Amino acid sequence: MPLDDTRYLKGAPVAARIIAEVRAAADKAVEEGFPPRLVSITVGDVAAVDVYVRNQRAKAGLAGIDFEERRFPAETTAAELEAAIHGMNADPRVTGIIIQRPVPAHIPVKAIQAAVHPLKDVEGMHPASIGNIVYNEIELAPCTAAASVELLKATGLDLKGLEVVVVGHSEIVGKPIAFLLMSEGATVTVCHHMTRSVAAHTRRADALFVAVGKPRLIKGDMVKPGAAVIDIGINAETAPDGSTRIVGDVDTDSVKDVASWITPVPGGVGPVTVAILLRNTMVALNRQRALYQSTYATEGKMAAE
Ligand SMILES: NC(=O)C1=CN([C@@H]2O[C@H](COP(=O)(O)OP(=O)(O)OC[C@H]3O[C@@H](n4cnc5c(N)ncnc54)[C@H](OP(=O)(O)O)[C@@H]3O)[C@@H](O)[C@H]2O)C=CC1
Ligand SMILES: Nc1nc(=O)c2c([nH]1)NC[C@@H]1CN(c3ccc(C(=O)N[C@@H](CCC(=O)O)C(=O)O)cc3)C=[N+]21
Repeated sequence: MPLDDTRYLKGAPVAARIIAEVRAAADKAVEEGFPPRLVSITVGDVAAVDVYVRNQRAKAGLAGIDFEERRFPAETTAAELEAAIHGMNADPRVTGIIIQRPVPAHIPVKAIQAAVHPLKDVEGMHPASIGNIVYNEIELAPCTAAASVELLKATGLDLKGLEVVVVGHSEIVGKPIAFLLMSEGATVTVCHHMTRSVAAHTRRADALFVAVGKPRLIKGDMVKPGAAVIDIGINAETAPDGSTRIVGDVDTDSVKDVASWITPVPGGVGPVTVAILLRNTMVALNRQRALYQSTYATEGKMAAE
């Protein structure tokens, strides 16, 4: 189908709406003396991360959020990285910290993620943040998962009681998507590499989320007619002529004739992921301000003590 077909559920308008909301909130926070600042940590040289960081910088600029990139050499030790993160935790000028994945194999990414103070965890990957979404507190969730759910909401479908299937159950994407959808009242089935028949599940789905990392895994005959398909995959594919392009986990050519909505790759989940990161930065800022308020703005009480 041509790219202007309304069945394409594009990320740009959803991202633009979120960024405009962030801009208004950020401008107000600056006026009130609390400028939001996002720090990106990259370890080593990873081409896959570059696109993401470039987009973060550009969109942070549009949203009125300061963006600082900290690049560490590939040989940095986990202890050095933790020390740097502790410094940022203690620095009141830093609102949020994002650790770009992947990091070199000698760095335990879970421990590094947990070193970020929960109030500065704009990625929603700290165990405390993951715990919040299990408790139905979904204001700040892992960016890609939250972006995928925003795109489903953009279809106008009612999530309550909706039959949803999620293929892939990683901590960063599949699992948080399932928790967010459960919070919204959907009936959720999660498939993974041990699922006996992925197709038997996907064919029942009114909404299908795919986050596996396998190009064209989901074909048209695996999709229920009229379904909404959210393709989270980002895979680099090399053509016989040597050129590379980005494809998702869904075989768009065959699925487009069956589904009522499908997110393109690129141009679908990716741009919304960046917008959610910026929205999370404002949520983090507001939480930090509330803590500051309750700690210092208790004049009467302090005087009485
Ligand atoms: N747009 C964005 O912002 C982002 C996009 N991505 C993209 O999303 C995709 C997934 O990323 P991520 O979740 O980090 O990947 P992981 O490799 O961490 O997880 C892949 C998941 O897919 C499951 N799986 C593997 N093979 C199959 C199969 N044949 N059938 C069903 N399930 C299978 C795995 O199950 P098991 O563990 O049981 O093996 C695992 O749960 C990638 O293409 C990645 O590039 C990722 C992050 C952000
Ligand atoms: N801690 C961490 N969290 C992540 O969520 C994470 C990460 N590390 N490392 C890398 C992957 C990849 N990822 C992308 C997000 C958006 C685009 C994006 O904006 N893509 C656009 C632009 C494409 C382009 O400009 O070529 C699109 O899909 O249309 C890309 C890639 C997040 N990831």
